[in-house]
Amino acid sequence: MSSPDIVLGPNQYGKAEVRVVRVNRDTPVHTLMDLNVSSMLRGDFTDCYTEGDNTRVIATDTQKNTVYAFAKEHGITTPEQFLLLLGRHFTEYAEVDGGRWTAESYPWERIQVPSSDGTLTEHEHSFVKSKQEIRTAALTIQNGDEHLMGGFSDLTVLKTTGSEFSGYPKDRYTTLPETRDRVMATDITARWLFAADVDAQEVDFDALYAQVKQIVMEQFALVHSLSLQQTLYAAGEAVLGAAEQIEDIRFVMPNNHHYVVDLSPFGLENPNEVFQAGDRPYGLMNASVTRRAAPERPQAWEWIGGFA
Ligand SMILES: O=c1[nH]c(=O)c2[nH]c(=O)[nH]c2[nH]1
Repeated sequence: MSSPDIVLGPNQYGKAEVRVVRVNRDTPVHTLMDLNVSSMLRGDFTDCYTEGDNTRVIATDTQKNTVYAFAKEHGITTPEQFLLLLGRHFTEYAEVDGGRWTAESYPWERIQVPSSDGTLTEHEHSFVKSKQEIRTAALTIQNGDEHLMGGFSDLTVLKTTGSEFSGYPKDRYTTLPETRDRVMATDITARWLFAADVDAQEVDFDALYAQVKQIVMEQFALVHSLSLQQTLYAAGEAVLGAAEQIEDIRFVMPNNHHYVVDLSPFGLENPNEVFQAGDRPYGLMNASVTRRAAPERPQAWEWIGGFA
């Protein structure tokens, strides 16, 4: 029996984590795109939930098949472009008002092999997975508006000096000693939102991706850090300063603590040379760095896990 006091809240449904590998073999030098794509549809699917009526439900299996068919028909140039193809396709259905399409892109590099003169060259069709970070993209379509994001997750960085933490309030539970020199390490996850008026045909998403990643790493290295929060902000500010297409960049940065091991029981000094790499707990910074004039676009960020 359904109760008149209970209603269906916000909902979306689709196929999660469609693993698609697209090989381009048009020339002997093959290229490879390796994606994990999720497609989530939004619209009035109330009757499906409350009545078991599937007449409006685009099967998740169909969504999965569409990913594979589009990979063949259109190829995969960039994760962002591929999501735009999918999102625009699914929102053509009368039943679909909008949705969220996301992709992780796993980087592969060419294996280096000796050429006839002994120097190393890139092999035409053999690859090694490069594990530095995972590139991400997300597209949300709602009320006819497109919200497109680039990003990456788990870019692990560490600096052995040039980081301090002091000046914080002390209460009776504070035991952390102030430090002028510490190891700082984090796994950077970032997502950046393209301005609504950006023409996706005009953006070189690969070049922009490389630029953002480089800027974030550079800031981590070059800023003398008074806190991980300050480093985060500096990275965001530098990205917005360099890439006018981006209006908001958000970060998730755990503070991967490195504890100086007390070697005094062994009669040894330890001037920041031997550390215990902490696991849990860890500090965690979530922040958005945005242009003051940027419009509020909460739809872009809703249900994107971990981002403030
Ligand atoms: O960079 C830091 N920010 C903090 O907020 C914090 N808190 C803490 O205990 N260590 C650190 N480090």
